[in-house]
Parts: sequence; structure tokens; C-alpha cells
Amino acid sequence: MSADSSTSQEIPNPAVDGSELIRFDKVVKRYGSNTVLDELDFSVASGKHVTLIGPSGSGKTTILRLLMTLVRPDEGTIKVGADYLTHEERNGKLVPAGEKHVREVRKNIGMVFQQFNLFPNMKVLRNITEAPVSVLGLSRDEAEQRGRELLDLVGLGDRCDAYPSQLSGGQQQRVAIARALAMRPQVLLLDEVTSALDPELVAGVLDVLRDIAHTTDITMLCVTHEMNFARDISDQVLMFDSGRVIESGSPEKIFTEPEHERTREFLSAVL
Ligand SMILES: Nc1ncnc2c1ncn2[C@@H]1O[C@H](COP(=O)(O)OP(=O)(O)OP(=O)(O)O)[C@@H](O)[C@H]1O
Repeated sequence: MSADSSTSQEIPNPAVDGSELIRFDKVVKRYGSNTVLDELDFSVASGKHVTLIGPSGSGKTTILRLLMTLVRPDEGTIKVGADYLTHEERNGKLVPAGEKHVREVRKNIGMVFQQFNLFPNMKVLRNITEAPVSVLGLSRDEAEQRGRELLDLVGLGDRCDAYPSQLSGGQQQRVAIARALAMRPQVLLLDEVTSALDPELVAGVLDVLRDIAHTTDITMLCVTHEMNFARDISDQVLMFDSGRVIESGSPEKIFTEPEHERTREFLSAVL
């Protein structure tokens, strides 16, 4: 990726060697008097798949929104690659990152939400090719070739010319996943992507995500209530409570031998 601002540096594309890709350092996020994140520290290594679990309101979605620069922290820094996402150094001081910098960072991070948010007036393939053409500057042919490959990957290679309204919710969500991947992001953020689906459509979407997790190098941060899925894809599970990580570890450890009482309570409620 190329930097397009004199104040932003290029974010390296580290090999999947376990080097640190994301770091939250003493991040505080408040909404009025509600301190949602309280000096939160955590890091994610490149290529790893991390699932965030915790009670409703513990700040999981806020973490993804901070990474996507949809909201800014009140204190602390968030780093992606070698670059500060929320702050950058100018004349030896950390200052809020500029809009150009934020645009560069967003190119590197794909996010899939609970709602699919496809463009209803565009066919499926066009939904996927729009951003690569307009943001990355790919030719329409290149973008369409990549778009078709991604639609094959999510099992919808034969639906390029359908409109979103002609697809089921599960199919629309699979298009949304393909659309996020079309930007070739380093990081994929998944925010309860099956929560709005009818139960019979959930498995198809989770199978696609399992496939992506097991066959690509992409770094994934996932908020989900699907604990079997979390167990299957995660290298690491982070348990949040009151704006902090209270426990982290492999899925085996967290799901079978949680150490913290709050983790045990949470898991007994959701498993
Ligand atoms: N835009 C906002 N304005 C005010 N408060 C907000 C806003 N967004 C989130 N909050 C509050 O921040 C807290 C954390 O919300 P967040 O959505 O991050 O939690 P969560 O762990 O993802 O919850 P859930 O599992 O229910 O989705 C909640 O108390 C929520 O009400």
C-alpha cells in the first residue's frame, strides 16, 4: 500500500511470522460518564485469529469500531503495523492522525457487520468491484476477475448478476464477506456477522469463514456468540469485562479450564 500523505507512513505488510500487527496501549474510551474501555492493553500477532468474548456492553464492538477508525479513543494509542492508527508523530509529538492517514488505514482493514449493508441497486459482482476500482484504482477487468474468484470462494460463483434482494440473508452476508476481502485487507474484523440471520442460514456463513480462516493468512478479530465456531477458528480468545481483558488464552484453555470466575459465569450462560 502506498502512503498518500506526507504525514502518514507506509504500513508494512509483514509476513505471517507471528510479529505484532495490532497493539492497544492504555486505550480509554468513554461515552459521557460511561467508561467503556479502561486503559485497555492487548496485542494481536500477524496472521492470528482472535475471538473477543464477554458480556453484553463489555466493549467488544467498540474495540472493532476503534480499529476501523469509526470512533476515536479518549486516551491511549492504537497501532497497526508500524504505524499509529489513531495518533501520529509530528515534530516529536503524538497528534490525532489526519484524514488521509485514516483512509490509508481503512484500506488495510475489512469489516463485516451484523447487517450486510450491500448496495441494493447494484448487482452482486458490482457490489464487490466498486471499492477496488474507486479506492484501489484497479481496472474493471482486474476487479471483476478477483470478484468472481471471491464469489467462488464464498459459494456464490453463479450469482454474479443477481441483485441483493434476490438472495437470502446468508447469501447476502457471504457477498459482504467477499466484498471485504476484495480490498485485500491485512485484517478482517467480524462483528456478530450471523446474529441477524435465520438459524438455518448461520452454518453456511460460518463454514465460509472457517474456510477463510484455515486457508488464508489474514489476521482476524471476531466478535461472536457462536462458541463452537470460536473454538474452531481461534488461536486466541480474549475475555472482556468492565473495559479490560480479564483472561486470555487458547480456546482449549478458555473453554475448558477458565481461571476467572467471571469467565466461568459467562460461559455457563452462553454454552
Ligand atoms: N455511540 C454510543 N453512544 C453512547 N454509548 C455507546 C455508544 N456505543 C456504545 N455505547 C455503550 O458502550 C458500551 C459498550 O458497547 P459495545 O457495543 O462495545 O459492547 P459489546 O460488548 O459489543 O456488547 P454486545 O455484546 O451487546 O454487542 C455499552 O454500554 C454501550 O451502551
